[in-house]
Amino acid sequence: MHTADLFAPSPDDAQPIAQRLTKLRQTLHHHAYLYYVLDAPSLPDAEYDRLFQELQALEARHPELVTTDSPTQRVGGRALDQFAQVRHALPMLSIRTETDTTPAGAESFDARIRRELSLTESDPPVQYVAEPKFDGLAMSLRYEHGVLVQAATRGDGETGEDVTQNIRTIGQIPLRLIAPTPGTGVSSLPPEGETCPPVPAMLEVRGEVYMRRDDFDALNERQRQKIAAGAKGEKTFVNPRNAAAGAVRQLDPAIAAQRPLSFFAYGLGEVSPPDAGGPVFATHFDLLQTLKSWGFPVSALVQQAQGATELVAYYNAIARQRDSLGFDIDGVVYKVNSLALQRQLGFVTREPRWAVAHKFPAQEMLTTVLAIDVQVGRTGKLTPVAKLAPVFVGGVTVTNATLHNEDEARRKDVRVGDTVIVRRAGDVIPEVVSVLLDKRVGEPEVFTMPRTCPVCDSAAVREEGEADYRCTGGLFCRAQRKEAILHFAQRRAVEVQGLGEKLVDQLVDASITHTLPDLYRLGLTALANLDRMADKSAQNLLEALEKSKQTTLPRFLFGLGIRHVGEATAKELARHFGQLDAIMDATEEQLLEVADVGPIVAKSLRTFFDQPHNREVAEQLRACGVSWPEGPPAERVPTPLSGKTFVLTGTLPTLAREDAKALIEAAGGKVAGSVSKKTSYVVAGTEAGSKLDKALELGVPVLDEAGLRALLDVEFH
Ligand SMILES: NC(=O)c1ccc[n+]([C@@H]2O[C@H](COP(=O)([O-])OP(=O)(O)OC[C@H]3O[C@@H](n4cnc5c(N)ncnc54)[C@H](O)[C@@H]3O)[C@@H](O)[C@H]2O)c1
Ligand SMILES: [Zn+2]
Repeated sequence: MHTADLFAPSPDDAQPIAQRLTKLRQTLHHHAYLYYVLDAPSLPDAEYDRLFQELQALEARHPELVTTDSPTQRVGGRALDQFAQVRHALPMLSIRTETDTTPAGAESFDARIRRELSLTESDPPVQYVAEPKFDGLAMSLRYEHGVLVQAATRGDGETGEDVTQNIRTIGQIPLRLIAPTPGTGVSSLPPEGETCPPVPAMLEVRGEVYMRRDDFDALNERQRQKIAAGAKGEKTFVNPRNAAAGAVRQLDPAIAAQRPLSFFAYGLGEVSPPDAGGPVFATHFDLLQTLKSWGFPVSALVQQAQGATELVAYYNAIARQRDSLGFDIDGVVYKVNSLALQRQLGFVTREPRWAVAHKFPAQEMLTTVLAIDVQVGRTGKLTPVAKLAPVFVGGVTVTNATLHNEDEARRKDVRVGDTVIVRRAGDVIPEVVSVLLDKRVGEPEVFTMPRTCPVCDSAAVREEGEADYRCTGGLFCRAQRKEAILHFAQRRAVEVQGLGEKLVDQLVDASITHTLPDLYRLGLTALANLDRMADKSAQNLLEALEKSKQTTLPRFLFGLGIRHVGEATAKELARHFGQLDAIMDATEEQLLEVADVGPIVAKSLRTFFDQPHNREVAEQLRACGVSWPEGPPAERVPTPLSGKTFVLTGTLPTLAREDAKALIEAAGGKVAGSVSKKTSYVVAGTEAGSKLDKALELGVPVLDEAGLRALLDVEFH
């Protein structure tokens, strides 16, 4: 399913094969350059792999058309001129990629190996080593007499770049090997209880330099801060591989040192031959164990596996752990364990026959944007969502990807018709990573967030300092129905016992309840027809609804679910205004007079009651019989202690701690748990402890019970 083919073959199939080959090679060369040389890929790996495999398949059918400069005949990229070049004594090869990204891919590899070794069914299973395929870059480390003398990138496989200075900054790479090295006087000893084979005079270790995910996140965070502070020439990195490659090929070792890298060893390059004291290994696994004993990090996930069955099990096990590992992997690698069999199997152009890379289903793919919709969440949040041509990514078919919010959509500049990279990793919802700008056709419109809710047409507002727009039609908006009903029915609001999530789902999904007043119009028959609803429970629900009609103004107000109006604010509003109508009609200024109400709350109340639908719902609820005692605005209780903070400590002679607290709060004061410079008074009784010491230390006035009463009394009379 590739809906965004970069250059689909012409429908009449008249495109000559040679032309197609040239086009494929050009495209692959271009992207290999972006990836290997500039460390700035613009295609998902899966798309690159797909084109590569298409080229391989075409060349297999037309061997006469294979050219020596074809990407299939070469490894990697090429060396950057800025670095000294290193000629690899033993070429650094690529690994064949198994095209089947299901577990069955392991079986076809095993079948191929058995065929090539002419094994029959009666022969025992082949022994393999299975390893994670680390997503970093290959490195060859050369040690002479146990001392690191050179580190080189793979380059084009024959010639790499000398990046020794940068690699020396990686803490995990030993600068000097820990086994005693004959003839050099190196005296560091192996860890206790382990015996290391002697380190050969000449040793090339091959492995992967990578960046851990936490290091990557921290690096990008630092980069973002630098950019925000106006630093020139700084950028964030697309992924850890990209960041690692950039760090390794950084010309300034001081900068490279600030980009934390890690390393896993997975093989050998040139080594002293046995007759010159070089090691003799029977298996790849032995070799890895020895590298470990010499001080190289070898992944704990590396395992021996017998035959296809254990390879499949390994593939599945590692796939499950993929998202929780501390570093990125894009698949696993299977290698024939016996080095004698490896030699027997040998190489093709750029790949050994004894190994295969078995990738996991791609987490990034290309597709096209069909439309940009705006979805309204249960709580009224508006989210721009890209509608995509269906694409198989992260193991499922994806047709929607979130653009998070207006700023993100603008930053990525996603437009209808664009070719985009979609990412779906683990259970995270799919997202658009970036747009392939050179694939944009014409000048599609820039996305703007609607100012009204696409579901209910109420005003959509974005509060200061927030990223999201929200629908303000809380009670009326179809998208928010379930949430609104649950909020209204909860114990702290009007309390309708027995009206829980499952029931609300049924009522709304069956179109029985559209908005809050519908609750009070429910009949026994409608209810009893619902799933798992016996007559008895229907009857109970009706009684609970009846009971909920007698409520209080604060509960009702809180139950309306106005943004930023919690229980405490609802109480203050009720106390201040006394009546619902007064609250609904109050101006922002009048609302601001209420103790608990600041500008954001005042605005939110105003926007809510300015939506005619919201007022209507409140009216209808009253018409259905929901009622509460109303009165004139409560008399303003004097609040002489407002703005003052008290800390209570020790035992007071007559007042219990709770009573003292209630008295202070009734007079508008606050009671805090610990003493600070902001504390107005500490009230101390007998056995007062460290809080009293702290008060004396900070110079906070200290009162006894009499002092507190005096403060309250004086102010009240
Ligand atoms: N997105 C793009 O535009 C773009 C362009 C070029 C290449 N690529 C990607 O780069 C890769 C190309 O292949 P390649 O030749 O660089 O690498 P490869 O996929 O052929 O595999 C070889 C490499 O795997 C690495 N590796 C990781 N774990 C290993 C292990 N346990 N044992 C041995 N080797 C291990 C080594 O670095 C080795 O060089 C593909 O994944 C391709 O998608 C992407
Ligand atoms: Zn709405």
